[in-house]
Amino acid sequence: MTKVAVMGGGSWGTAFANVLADAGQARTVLCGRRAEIAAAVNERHENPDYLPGVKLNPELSATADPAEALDGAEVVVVAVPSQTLRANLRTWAPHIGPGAVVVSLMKGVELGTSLRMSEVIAEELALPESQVAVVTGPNLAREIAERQPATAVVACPHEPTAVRLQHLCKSAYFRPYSSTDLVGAELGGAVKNVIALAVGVAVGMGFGDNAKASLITRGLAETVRLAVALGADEHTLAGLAGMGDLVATCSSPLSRNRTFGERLGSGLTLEQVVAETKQTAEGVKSSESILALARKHGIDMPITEAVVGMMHHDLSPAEALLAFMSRSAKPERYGV
Ligand SMILES: NC(=O)C1=CN([C@@H]2O[C@H](COP(=O)(O)OP(=O)(O)OC[C@H]3O[C@@H](n4cnc5c(N)ncnc54)[C@H](OP(=O)(O)O)[C@@H]3O)[C@@H](O)[C@H]2O)C=CC1
Ligand SMILES: O=C(CO)COP(=O)(O)O
Repeated sequence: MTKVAVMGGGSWGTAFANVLADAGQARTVLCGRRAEIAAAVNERHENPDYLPGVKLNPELSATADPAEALDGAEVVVVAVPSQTLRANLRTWAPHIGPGAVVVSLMKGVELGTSLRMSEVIAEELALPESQVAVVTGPNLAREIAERQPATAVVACPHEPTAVRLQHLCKSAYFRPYSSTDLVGAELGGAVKNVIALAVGVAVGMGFGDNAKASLITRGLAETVRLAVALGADEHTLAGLAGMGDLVATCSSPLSRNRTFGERLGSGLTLEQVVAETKQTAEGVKSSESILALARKHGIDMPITEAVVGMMHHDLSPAEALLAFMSRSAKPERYGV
């Protein structure tokens, strides 16, 4: 049986490891940083810190030792905060087998380099494109851990790899579609976190569904502009990795990014919101690397720009709203 190591024992690493265990096509080992989480998964089939009350598949085992998790793993799934990926890969690299396929569950862009997670993986581990893939889509971890139905996209430029991974994670409640558009799949996932921050701010300011729908739709338009400029197929962004994830994240009180924005919009200071946020809200940091990428390619991303202003340059939600609403009148365009 294929061995899969899932590196990162937070909400999504745990929930996705449980999907793999429920799918029953692989022997799955979850690797968290803390021994007490691994012990709780092994002994009580629970991750009390991230998914309290959820019963995990008893076949799912866990360890806090990366060497043990990675030993013999043919597939390595990674779910750590994006900005920590490179440092983690450097410590894990000696234990990752040369033929292993490495799969990113992460939805961020690296600060400083503006590289997507699959690019960081390929660079650090010197892997060919057939061995690097992503799983993305409307996948709020808590719902999937509760075995509520969901769909996803498994993307790899080498289609047989995408299809192989698709079969490993397909279960009664999790339906993955395959794709060869890695760029579109990854950028859809990363940019939607930035748009969810903006939607959260609007909700926190007391605005209703018109404002939300406007941000989601114009957010998708700027995502498409960036993704297409970087080589994505614009249809990918109309699918689960783009519109699907954007709608789920921007609508859900479970989203950490939306919640972060909502707290800021309701009048808390950035410092207060950061102090209250225990889990990873990727859009806060990735907004900067996404804007850098957009500027490098001459792409206009006004919502992302407003989010960067609020997250990093003391722009108030009221000022961000004014800047957005007073932009010059334009014809509506979706994409390029
Ligand atoms: N949660 C969700 O619904 C979804 C999340 N994602 C993406 O998955 C990725 C992981 O997010 P998620 O699981 O939600 O995050 P969480 O905040 O729930 O968990 C983060 C995990 O990473 C660990 N961690 C934190 N810092 C480091 C570090 N420096 N080195 C190694 N491990 C570290 C934490 O360990 P410890 O507990 O010891 O701090 C914890 O296990 C993100 O990119 C996110 O965008 C994608 C789809 C859905
Ligand atoms: O990516 C997600 C859903 O697909 C989770 O969103 P948050 O990281 O905002 O919680």
